[in-house]
Amino acid sequence: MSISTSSILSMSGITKRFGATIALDDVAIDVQPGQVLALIGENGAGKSTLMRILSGSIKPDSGQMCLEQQAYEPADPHSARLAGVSMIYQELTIAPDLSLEDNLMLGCESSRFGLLDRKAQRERMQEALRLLGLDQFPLTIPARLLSPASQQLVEIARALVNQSKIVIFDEPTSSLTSEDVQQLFKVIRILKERGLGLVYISHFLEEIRELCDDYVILRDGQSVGAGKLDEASDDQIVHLMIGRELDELFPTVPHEQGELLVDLTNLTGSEKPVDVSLQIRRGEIVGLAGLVGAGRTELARCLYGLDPVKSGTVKIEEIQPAPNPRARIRAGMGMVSEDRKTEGLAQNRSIADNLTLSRLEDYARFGVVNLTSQKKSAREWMNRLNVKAESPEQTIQALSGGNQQKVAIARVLHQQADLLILDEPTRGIDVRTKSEIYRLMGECAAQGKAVLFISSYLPELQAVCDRIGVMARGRLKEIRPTEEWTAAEIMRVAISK
Ligand SMILES: Nc1ncnc2c1ncn2[C@@H]1O[C@H](COP(=O)(O)OP(=O)(O)OP(=O)(O)O)[C@@H](O)[C@H]1O
Repeated sequence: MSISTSSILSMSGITKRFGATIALDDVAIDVQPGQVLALIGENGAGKSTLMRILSGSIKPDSGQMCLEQQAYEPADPHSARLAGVSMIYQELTIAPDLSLEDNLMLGCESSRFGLLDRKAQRERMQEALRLLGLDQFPLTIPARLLSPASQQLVEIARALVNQSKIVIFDEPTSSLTSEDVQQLFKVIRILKERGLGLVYISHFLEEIRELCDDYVILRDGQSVGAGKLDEASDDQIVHLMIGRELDELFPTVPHEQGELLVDLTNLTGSEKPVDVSLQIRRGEIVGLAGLVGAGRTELARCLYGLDPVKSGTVKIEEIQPAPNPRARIRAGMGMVSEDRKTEGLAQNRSIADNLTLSRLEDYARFGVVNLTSQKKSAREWMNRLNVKAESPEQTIQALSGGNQQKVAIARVLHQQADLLILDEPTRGIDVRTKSEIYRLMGECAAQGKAVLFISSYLPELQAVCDRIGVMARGRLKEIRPTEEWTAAEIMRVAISK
């Protein structure tokens, strides 16, 4: 690859192995000032590994990096930041109890400001905050009082205070409302105008088209395509990503409604949900739309027995199971939680264990687990959901984010629950597997199971659900058959008082 002399960043010949896995094989990227480069690829393609190398978290086995034509070999993330490379992660890294000012200073070397007095330092912070529309907050405010979207902007402001040259965004919109996404895009355009080089990772092609100039596509650790976004169609990009055509993004599986399965009556949690009544039939996919904080996750948690219920009842097949996950699983519920890191998967156990834990008795005789059949079944599910891993014995923590999410979904499918509660199941998941998950949801409904599908991505709710309910301020405001909603009406109800 020829390296332009005007590049801010060039990475070439980057190779990285983890044991038998070749995560990156001779990859090159080049970023110009004022350019937003999209890094595209399926789960496990190597995007995060490349960015972890760039941001100093891990070292490549071979390859070169140059920042403004100087050799760049960061020893750790701190030295990467000092050299001018900042990374904005999916999960925020803000310190909640520190002030806005202290958070802005995190990661900056104090000596860098040694010659500046506190006043000049504050001026630089104020300028960054003004630029990003955060100047209404006092510098002393504890970060936890800011909304998640503002906290993310503080991370970006930190990159500005630190005079970064390269800012990497790794799926930055995954927990933002559509309004906050627009604000973030505005900020990204400001950084672009200031001549920074930006790398943007996302599984949403719409976002990539709105923001990015050029793309690089990784597949199985290799760079399989690069160019200008204006000159590539969605089909071409998807084809390069998955190595073949995608049959259909939203496959439909015919299904019919059956008996009443779940009956929630006036369900009220400690704060949210508030007075929610909802019936779900077998063979039905019910979607829940709403803004972040509307109470959808809390409703799912009360339903699954994770959070205490203040009043109201939950019945499944006319029985009221005890309010704990064990009893709810026994009664036929399964859940994929939004937060797979803290409560979803056992990070240091194998894929096979995680997948089969809730139905281990299927593999046990006289109390002994038959490991061969456990692994065989795990392997089948891994193939079905296209989980990229060396073997079923690999631990969860060695998987890419999207592949971890796939294991969480495979587990609940393997559990054969009657009611699947899926909270943002496709977040961070590539297009091919998204399509497979929609198909599996349809198949579950066709088998007489029911699905409660929480999502902030309206197109998938509208394509997959039989009915959509909209929550706002903890309440289920309205529920209708999907064809009776438009996206604009859903949004109108979602922001209603
Ligand atoms: N610490 C590790 N140990 C073992 N394998 C790893 C480790 N980190 C990453 N890998 C493997 O390297 C490959 C690339 O993973 P990477 O996280 O870069 O993918 P990605 O493109 O960012 O995926 P996603 O879209 O799911 O975030 C995967 O096969 C992953 O399992």
